Amino acid sequence: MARITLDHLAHAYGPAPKGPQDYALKEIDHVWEQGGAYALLGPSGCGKTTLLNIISGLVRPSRGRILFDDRDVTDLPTEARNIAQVFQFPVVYDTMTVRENLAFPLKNRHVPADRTAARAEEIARLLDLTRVLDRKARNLTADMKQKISLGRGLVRSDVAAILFDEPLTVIDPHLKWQLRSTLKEIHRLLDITMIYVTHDQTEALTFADKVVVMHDGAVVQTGTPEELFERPAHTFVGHFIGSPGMNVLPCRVDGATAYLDNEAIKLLRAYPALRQGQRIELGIRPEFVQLQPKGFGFPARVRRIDDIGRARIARVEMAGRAMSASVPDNVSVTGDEAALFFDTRHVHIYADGHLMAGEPVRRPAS
Ligand SMILES: Nc1ncnc2c1ncn2[C@@H]1O[C@H](COP(=O)(O)OP(=O)(O)OP(=O)(O)O)[C@@H](O)[C@H]1O
Repeated sequence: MARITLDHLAHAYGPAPKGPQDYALKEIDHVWEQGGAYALLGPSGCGKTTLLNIISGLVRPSRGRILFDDRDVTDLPTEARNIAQVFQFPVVYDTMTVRENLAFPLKNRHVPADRTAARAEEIARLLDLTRVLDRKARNLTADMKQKISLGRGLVRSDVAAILFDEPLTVIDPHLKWQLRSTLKEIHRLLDITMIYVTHDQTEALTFADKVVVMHDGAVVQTGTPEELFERPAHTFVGHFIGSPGMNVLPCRVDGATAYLDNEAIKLLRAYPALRQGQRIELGIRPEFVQLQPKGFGFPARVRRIDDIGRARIARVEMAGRAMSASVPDNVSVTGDEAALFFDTRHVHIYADGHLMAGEPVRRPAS
């Protein structure tokens, strides 16, 4: 078990990188705390696998160091790092029984037979594999085989960390939800650092206590699921997390007022640090923009209303900008003319994609 530190880490696959665009991984400083349940979340090609391979030792970073506790492991091969890995596709021995498969990583390390047997049975119980323990792996479904792979990853209690690379890809959709909660439960019981790579926000948010969001080779935010929802540090996080994602609207900001075209939105903070030439945007999640009948807020035109089960979401246009808003249960809108109410406590201002802190505004008491 270990705390894993990425110290000024960067990686380019090509031999002579000239600028940031040549790096698959731009400089990262990050600490994975011992015992944490982390998700590494981002779209295809953002650098997740590269980072995972650097942690496991399959790729040597072109810059920086990686430490397990205080030990520099940058030049150590995978075998010397004491890491367990679970991949997208099952890695099992078909000719062995499930019990033998689960016991294999321990037997290989000469763990005494009675402890090996007890641990294999414990892991089988956690993953609901007990009834197939004495069946050959070859006769089992892809779901079952992937559960065995998960079990083989989880069986050693002395690993520095377990790395999961999109481990539920082959799992049947209705089983995915169940396995995600099982993994979370197992994390609680085993107290091992787990890093779970995925491009699926639902998987990331249900598994992890902390989510590391990557975009274009860089970590753009590390936070709890609530933090990513409440205060996206980058417009990419706002877009990528949430369904639908955050509205990101080009705007102009003057003091503590944002202007969407001619509509003025009073903000709770002022932004004196914004500079000429920056791309200024207002971010607000659809959950915090309410559709109202015409006359009760900023004028808007309704394009469509979708019922997505837990809520109704309106696609609207306001001041020439397309956006999403939620439709409260008690509101019914006829025709396409309506209004929008912005909950200003949840409005964020971004400059060139990055969240701006702003300064509290002291308004005269009225
Ligand atoms: N062996 C390699 N040689 C050269 N470029 C590579 C290599 N592996 C990855 N890349 C490039 O590095 C970037 C990051 O890729 P990486 O596989 O780490 O992303 P990812 O987020 O894991 O994507 P995916 O979810 O599709 O696996 C991509 O532009 C990719 O083309």
